[in-house]
Amino acid sequence: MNLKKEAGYKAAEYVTDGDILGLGTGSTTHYFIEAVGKRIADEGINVMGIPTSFQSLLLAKQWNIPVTSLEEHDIDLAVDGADEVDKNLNLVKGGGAAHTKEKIVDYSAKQFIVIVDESKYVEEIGNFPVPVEVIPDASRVVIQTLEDMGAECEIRMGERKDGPVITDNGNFVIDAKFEKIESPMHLEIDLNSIPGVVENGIFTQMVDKVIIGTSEGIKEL
Ligand SMILES: O=C[C@H](O)[C@H](O)[C@H](O)COP(=O)(O)O
Repeated sequence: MNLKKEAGYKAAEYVTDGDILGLGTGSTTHYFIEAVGKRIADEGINVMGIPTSFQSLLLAKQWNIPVTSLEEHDIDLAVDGADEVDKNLNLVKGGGAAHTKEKIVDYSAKQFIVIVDESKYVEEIGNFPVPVEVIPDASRVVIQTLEDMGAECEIRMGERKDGPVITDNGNFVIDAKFEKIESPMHLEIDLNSIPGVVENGIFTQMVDKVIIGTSEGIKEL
C-alpha cells in the first residue's frame, strides 16, 4: 500500500467546489495535487491553487489546477506534508527546503490539513534536524548562534549541484540538530529572532487536522 498516496487522496475529499487551496510541497503533497487534478477533470469542481514552491507550481500546471497568489485571494484550505508530527500537532517541515513559503501559506489558511505516512508520527519532534532558511551572508554568524543554543549545524548541500542548496527564495538552509526540543513553540519563535534567519521549519500553530496513512488504514488526529 502507498501510504503517502492514501493520505493525499483522503485530503482531497475535504476540498469543496469554489475553494482556494494552499498547495504544499513534497512527495506526499504530490498525491494531493494529483487527486485534486483528477476531481477537476472528473467532477468539474472549480478550485484554484496557491503553490508553496516551484515544485508545486509545476505539479499544479501538470494537473490543470489554475494558480493564483496571496495577493489575489485568501486560502480556504491548505494541505501540506511534514517531516515529523507529534501528538500535540507540532511539526518539523522543510526537508525539501520549502518551509518558508509553506508557513506563509499554511498559517494564513482558514483550514490547514497535514498529510503524512505513519513513519512521520513521533512521540516528540526533534529527531529530524530543524531546517533554518538563512540569508547567505548571515550563515556563519547564524551557525554560531545556533551552536550557542546547543545545536549541531550543517549547511545543506546540493545533490547534482555543487555547493549549498539554494532555496526558491535564493537563500541557504542550515539543518540544526538539537539534542532535545523542550518547547517547540518557544524554539519556533526564538529561531526567527536571530538576525539573518528568514524562517524555520518548526510549525506549532494553526494545524486543524492530521491525516496519517497507516498499514491499517487512514487515521485522523
Ligand atoms: O520542504 C519540504 C516540505 O516541508 C515537505 O512538506 C516535507 O519535507 C515533507 O515532504 P515529504 O512528503 O516528501 O516527506
